[in-house]
Amino acid sequence: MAISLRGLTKVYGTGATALKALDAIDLDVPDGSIFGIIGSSGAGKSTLIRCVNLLERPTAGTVIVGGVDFTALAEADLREARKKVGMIFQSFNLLARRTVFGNVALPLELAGWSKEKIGPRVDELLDLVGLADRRNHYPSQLSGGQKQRVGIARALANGPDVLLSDEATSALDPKTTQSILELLRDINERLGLTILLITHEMNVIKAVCHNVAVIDEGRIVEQGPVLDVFTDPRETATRDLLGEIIGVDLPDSFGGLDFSRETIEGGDVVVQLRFFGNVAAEPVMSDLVRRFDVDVNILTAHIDHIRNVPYGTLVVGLSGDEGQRRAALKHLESLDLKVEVVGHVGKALGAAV
Ligand SMILES: Nc1ncnc2c1ncn2[C@@H]1O[C@H](COP(=O)(O)OP(=O)(O)OP(=O)(O)O)[C@@H](O)[C@H]1O
Repeated sequence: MAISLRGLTKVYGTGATALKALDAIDLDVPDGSIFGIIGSSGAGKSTLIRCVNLLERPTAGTVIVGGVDFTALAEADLREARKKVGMIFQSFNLLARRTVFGNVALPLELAGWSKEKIGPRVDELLDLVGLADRRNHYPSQLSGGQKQRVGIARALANGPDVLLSDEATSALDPKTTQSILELLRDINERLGLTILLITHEMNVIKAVCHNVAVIDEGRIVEQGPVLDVFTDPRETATRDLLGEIIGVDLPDSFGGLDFSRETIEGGDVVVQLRFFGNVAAEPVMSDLVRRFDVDVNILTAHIDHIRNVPYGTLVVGLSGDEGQRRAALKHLESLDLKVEVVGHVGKALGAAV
């Protein structure tokens, strides 16, 4: 199910103390996608996701899920419509006095399922999340990752088309986070579920999301496919969130270099290369040396993955005859790489950085 938000606005409080947590948000989450919203603390992420299932009433704007305008529904219809939208939470929100089975069974009991039907359905869900052997345990006997698996099974009980994830992995260690993210990916692929998640961790977005939106002070400042936004961020808020992890910015050690826009006789041209997928940097570099008789000095190299697609950044200094440097650059630009000339330096680079 697709989700469309139009002009979504939320103001907390009134008068002098009023705080606009969301400011006219427009967002389209495609059916069957995993869509991540990332932002720093206080940016409005929780408010946004809670407005999607109307746990929080928006002050203005519409929330359309699977073609139905949730904001226009009467309370009884909204209760019914919400069955199509499951939710998982950072703090799991499990009932301590109920077993794993009892927690997953709860939404089915509330929906009026018979005991005979609840048993097999819960077992099917526990199988799906890999918890069949913990059926009769209580939450206090589970690890964080297992608790979140119970949360996911419970959220899926009514067969929703949309899953909302409110910082679902923020309380987990990195390894457990990865296993929960793999489960979300698996659910997305196997059940065709649309997943909207909020997080402040860009590793979460990188691991599972197709699309990302960056929220800052209640506004969406940038959005698009993760590969595009993370490898070519336009906004300061995005760059701040990404930092050095993705290798977008040049290392601090470059700050001391005196870059010139003009070529310098006998100097180096410093070039930043970004490559995706299977374009491997190494053969490109050796090819360059062989064909153009330039020296290639690798200054920084960084490889990362976005949904298993390798993405690399390489900063190199090319030295040699000016004509050869220019030919080498032209060759690089003809390849399936993003090439950006950082500048020209006159002194030997190896000694400078
Ligand atoms: N119930 C509330 N009443 C008043 N102000 C609120 C309420 N909930 C959130 N806010 C304010 O709205 C703004 C956005 O909060 P929100 O919790 O949505 O941000 P967030 O991005 O999820 O932050 P965090 O990552 O720290 O949880 C903040 O300034 C917050 O103080």
